[in-house]
Amino acid sequence: MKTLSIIKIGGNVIDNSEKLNQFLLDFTALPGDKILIHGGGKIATELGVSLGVEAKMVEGRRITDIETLRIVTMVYAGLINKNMVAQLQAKGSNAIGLTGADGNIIKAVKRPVKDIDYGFVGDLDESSVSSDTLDSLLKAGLVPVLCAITHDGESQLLNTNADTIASAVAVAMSSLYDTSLIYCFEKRGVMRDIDDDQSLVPVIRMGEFETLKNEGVVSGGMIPKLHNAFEAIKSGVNAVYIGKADELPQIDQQNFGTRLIR
Ligand SMILES: Nc1ncnc2c1ncn2[C@@H]1O[C@H](COP(=O)(O)OP(=O)(O)O)[C@@H](O)[C@H]1O
Ligand SMILES: CC(=O)N[C@@H](CCC(=O)OP(=O)(O)O)C(=O)O
Repeated sequence: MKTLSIIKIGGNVIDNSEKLNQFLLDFTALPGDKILIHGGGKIATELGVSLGVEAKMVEGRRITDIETLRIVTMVYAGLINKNMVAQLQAKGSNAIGLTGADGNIIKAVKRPVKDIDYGFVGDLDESSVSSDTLDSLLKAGLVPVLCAITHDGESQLLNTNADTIASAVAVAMSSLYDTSLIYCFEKRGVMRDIDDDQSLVPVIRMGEFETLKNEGVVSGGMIPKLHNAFEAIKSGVNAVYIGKADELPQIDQQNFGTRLIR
């Protein structure tokens, strides 16, 4: 089986042009087939503020009313995705930037209203990702760059968390490729003490996740990130890592951030 790396880059790195440039150089240098998935939540929040639309987040998910959907579509599918593709092209990577609506790559279902109405937020299931279409792009020598915008197949765009997209894409591709999922963000990995750079937790087993949550070691955006990461492992993805974007070249020696195992 050929190898495939699915790399997700978080909003705090995208927001810093020097760090983003270095990350895209390192991404381009990685051997084998690759798919890049990006967020950009921080930039969407900032643009929203300047337009008078305050961000509302619940458990790491953005409440996406119609105004917010317009903003996130402009920011994720337009500004960030197209700039990233242009930068990758300049570095010799034949990138193609896509939403989930393009080629029907990711079809989502609008999250049902229960206690909270999340608005135009899309949830994914095991049939959401069109692995055959992604495979054709890879076989054509292209590097897919996917943003956090999906669709419902009935003309409605939806906002889907980029960590969730990365996990679902990795699961779907794992039947075709020997797939690794690598979450890159601004910290060295999962830290025992978020203020101590030397406190990296090198390995987390699935059963330890609850304990880390209960101890308060992981909080905020790290909880859904770990949940998505373990979902990928449960569903056949070979290797899952969470680490610092600057340290991506170390993935070659499997010496990168926190490794998650069953
Ligand atoms: N133990 C931990 N180790 C590292 N980060 C943590 C931890 N607990 C909480 N976090 C928070 O999780 C955040 C990462 O989640 P998120 O903002 O969703 O990531 P991304 O930038 O990839 O979108 C970090 O910026 C950090 O503030
Ligand atoms: C539904 C939902 O929450 N979508 C996310 C999508 C962007 C994202 O995931 O960005 P980061 O990876 O930079 O956090 C949001 O709008 O914030």
